[in-house]
Amino acid sequence: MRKKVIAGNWKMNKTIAEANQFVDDVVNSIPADDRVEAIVCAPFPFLVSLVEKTKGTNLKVSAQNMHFEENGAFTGEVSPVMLKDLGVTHVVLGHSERREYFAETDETVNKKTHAAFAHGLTPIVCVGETLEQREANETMSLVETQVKKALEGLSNEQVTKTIIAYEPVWAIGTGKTASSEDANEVCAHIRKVVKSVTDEATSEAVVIQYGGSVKPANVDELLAQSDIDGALVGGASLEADSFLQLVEAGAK
Ligand SMILES: O=C[C@H](O)COP(=O)(O)O
Repeated sequence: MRKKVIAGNWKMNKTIAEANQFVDDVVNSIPADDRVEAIVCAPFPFLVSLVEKTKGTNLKVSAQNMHFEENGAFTGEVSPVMLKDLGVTHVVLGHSERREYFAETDETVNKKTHAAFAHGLTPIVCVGETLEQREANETMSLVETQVKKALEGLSNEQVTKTIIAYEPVWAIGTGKTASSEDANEVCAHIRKVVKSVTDEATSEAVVIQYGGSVKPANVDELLAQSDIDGALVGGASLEADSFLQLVEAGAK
């Protein structure tokens, strides 16, 4: 049985005091349970502090982006070497907000995915369609292209360790959630795509999250689906209580 991975993506929110307080509030309540993994995806300025605070606990710390190069003249960017050096374990790649506002492409997502593995970071690779693409019946072909390109050139072992987050863009921060059946259908399709580029064992092992207006009220139904192995959560991950409820749902 695949573990459930609950990742709270704070996006560009909180101050350092609020970030520290959040971790203080949740860290001792994250269960040591093989069925669930809990991650906070925090802005860069908080990472040092959060890694320090979560040492020896069951809460992991993720970045929300990185460059694919190890170092160089890339003003304003953060490298995988820097993240690894800090003790960060995960990195979100290809979030739709980065694709839309910061020119992230399938090609850069692929380069970043390789860079993550080269430096011992676990990538959380985001894919998903816009409303226009869904209405044009392009969801399946779009996520297929995004997944295939993101995973291009990875070994099966690396694909097994990759976390894929299916996030329909129209459901992000809008309060609109894909129905659990629709979300599951796309996640099952993603698993088939993974199988087509790897093998059965890899596709059965890979963790596929759903993201888009996940909250305590709908998480149980989503996680009960056959191919949804966790959630990438924005708004509902900002409050400690709500985040803990989501993690608890993952351990059911
Ligand atoms: O990374 C998280 C997703 O973009 C979902 O955000 P949301 O839960 O606020 O809809």
